[in-house]
Amino acid sequence: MTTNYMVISWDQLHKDARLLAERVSTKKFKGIVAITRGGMIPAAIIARELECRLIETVSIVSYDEEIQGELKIIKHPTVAGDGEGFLIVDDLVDSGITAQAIKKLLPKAYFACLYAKPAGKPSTDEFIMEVQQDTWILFPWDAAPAFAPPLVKSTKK
Ligand SMILES: O=P(O)(O)OC[C@H]1O[C@H](OP(=O)(O)OP(=O)(O)O)[C@H](O)[C@@H]1O
Repeated sequence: MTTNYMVISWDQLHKDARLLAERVSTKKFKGIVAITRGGMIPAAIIARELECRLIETVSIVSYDEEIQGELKIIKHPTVAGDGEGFLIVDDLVDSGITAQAIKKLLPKAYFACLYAKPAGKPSTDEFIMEVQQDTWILFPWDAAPAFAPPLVKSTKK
């Protein structure tokens, strides 16, 4: 069960995506495959840093979110062929199921993401930060600032 939140700000996300770009910059990529939707913003930042203009996407959905592993590819990354010379980018690997499914499609690609949980870590080639399995990562696009009442007013006696 998820118990902790890790809040990621836009600044932090930008910094981490730039760091990931730096890490992979020793390799030459002809293109990037962004995993929708979470991989799209990191992919845009990395593409800018690497001056890469060929961007492909792969769209994968879970039809029943209760059943892990029930995945369906609804848009294939056809431009990337078998993945040779391509960098796959996602925001997060959690169970690693998404990463494994994409790597089956693009076996020769290099897989990079910002954050990795222990179960998904072996499915990556590069990531920036490890996050505990029971931590929920709150990305800036999923959050909005809200008023928080003073502690003494919010605590019921
Ligand atoms: O390692 P896994 O357990 O497979 O989970 C990781 C995937 O889950 C998230 O996508 P999500 O399904 O939330 O879709 P979204 O990016 O379109 O919101 C994330 O962006 C990864 O693609």
